[in-house]
Amino acid sequence: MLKQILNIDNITMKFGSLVANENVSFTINENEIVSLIGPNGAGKTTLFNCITGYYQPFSGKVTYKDMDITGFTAYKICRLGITRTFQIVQTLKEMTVEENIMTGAFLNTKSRKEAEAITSEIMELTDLTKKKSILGGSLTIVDKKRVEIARSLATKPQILMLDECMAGLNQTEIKDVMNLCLKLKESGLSLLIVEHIMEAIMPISDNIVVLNAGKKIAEGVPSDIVNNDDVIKAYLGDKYHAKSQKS
Ligand SMILES: Nc1ncnc2c1ncn2[C@@H]1O[C@H](COP(=O)(O)OP(=O)(O)OP(=O)(O)O)[C@@H](O)[C@H]1O
Repeated sequence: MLKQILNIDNITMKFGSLVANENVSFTINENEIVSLIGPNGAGKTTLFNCITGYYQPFSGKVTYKDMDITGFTAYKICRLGITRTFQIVQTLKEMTVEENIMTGAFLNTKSRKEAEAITSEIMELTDLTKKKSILGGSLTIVDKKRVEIARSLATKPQILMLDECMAGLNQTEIKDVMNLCLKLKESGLSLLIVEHIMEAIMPISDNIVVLNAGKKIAEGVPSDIVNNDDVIKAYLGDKYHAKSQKS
């Protein structure tokens, strides 16, 4: 049976007179991959910021495991088990890959030994073990993204939120991230993913929420979303729709 882990209830966020999110509601269940899609400026990152405590929403409620976490600080939300990555990756340049990831592990332990053990497990999972001694500042953009995901995972989240982590990656690298997402889901995590690469999102998502101009215009399983006229008109266009019909 599906068990709800995060509930977004009527979130509205305004910047002056601009309404970036308008009464957006949806639910994420345990062990589920939910994707948030929509055109540029639809309000996806703003919603991420409202959920993770970077913004205090104008109105609405965020409930995590039956706890109202609306307006909690970002570090408190992270400590409770919701971690995110950012569109613009920020690696600690003077630290090695291992040390970068370890900063995440120290959220839940003061013991260096324990943090090292968590880090080593996460480096294996994210294929970074061979690069553990490289400095953050010397990494390629792809590896910086990988480190950012790994650092988030080292905090041992229950919900991982990925903000456009596949942008700029080649086909093989995208496939790697897709497989990682599925592996994380298998291990019990829930994921909320913002992404523009539909070929990556559609095969791995259990549920898709579509935003346009701040409002939710559709929600459903991928096969319904690709055939939804409003979504085709606002975002997908006929090109992706035609492709999905063929396969
Ligand atoms: N801090 C801010 N101050 C003022 N306006 C903002 C701020 N952050 C976002 N906005 C505006 O809110 C709207 C939603 O932006 P947001 O970044 O959430 O969209 P998005 O769906 O994530 O877009 P993209 O796909 O390009 O990342 C846009 O019109 C944007 O200009």
